[in-house]
Amino acid sequence: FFVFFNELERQFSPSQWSHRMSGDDVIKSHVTALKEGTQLARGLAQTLLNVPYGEGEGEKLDVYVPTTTSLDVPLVIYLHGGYWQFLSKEESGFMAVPLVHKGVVVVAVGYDIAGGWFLTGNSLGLSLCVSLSSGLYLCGHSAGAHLAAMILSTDWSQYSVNPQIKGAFLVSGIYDLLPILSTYVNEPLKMTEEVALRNSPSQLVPQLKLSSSNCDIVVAMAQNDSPEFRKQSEDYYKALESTEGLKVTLEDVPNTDHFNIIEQLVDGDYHLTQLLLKMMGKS
Ligand SMILES: N[C@@H](CC(=O)c1ccccc1NC=O)C(=O)O
Repeated sequence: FFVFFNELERQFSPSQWSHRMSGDDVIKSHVTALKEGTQLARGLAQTLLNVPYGEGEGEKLDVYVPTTTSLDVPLVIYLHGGYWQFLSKEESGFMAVPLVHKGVVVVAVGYDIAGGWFLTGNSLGLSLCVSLSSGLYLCGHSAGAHLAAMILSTDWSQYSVNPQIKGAFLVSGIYDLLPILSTYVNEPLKMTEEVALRNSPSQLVPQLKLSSSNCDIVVAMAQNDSPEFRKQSEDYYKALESTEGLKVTLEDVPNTDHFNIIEQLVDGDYHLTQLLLKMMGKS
């Protein structure tokens, strides 16, 4: 089938910007790579699959536990991408492959399309279940980076918890939802302008400063992300950077597109894997 996109819609169609393959092929290959990586991780780690954390059918976690024993066990929560509509935790365990070897626990979060909006509230249970780890880290890709940024921007006092997130990897994320309102992305979401504003991390930087003042934040974007996606990362980075007390870095990852920038976390030698391990003191 054939769909006409205007320029703004093209900017928000990551598959149209890959230099490696056609749009359809890059998405197929993305799903395959993530699924294979997740299967590999399930063979390597001890797993706790389908742990419920909320009321919704899709609100379940997969936990990848290292087989090594150590007192220093950081925990990474991974939030998958796919415009809050596609992908699931069944494709989200791949990054555990190199991390479990280094004694890191990985939690892949499943979420419902509508549930995504309430994830910050529900991650209350999540933060309680990880309170025994030596440090909590977030990693999100695309729409998942948006969710991770929202978690960093949450006023936790309302939930009587203090998750103390030590670091966050925000990979090819969306931080300002206003421009997607008029695009195909919003067709299933049906966000109003009010909802888009309330859920835009770009509007919540003062709250992030209050809630996540000691957090190490890496804003990563792909060399071949669309100009609009790259601008979203650059603008969010600049907004965070001008905030005193935060440790924020912008990573422009060479030779990557919107998809392989995250797929390659299955590889221990990949630049972003190394950075994440370093952030956790595990390199
Ligand atoms: N229409 C979007 C679709 C998309 O972003 C996507 C589709 C399936 C699985 C993942 C996706 N995006 C990011 O993870 C695109 O053009 O790439």
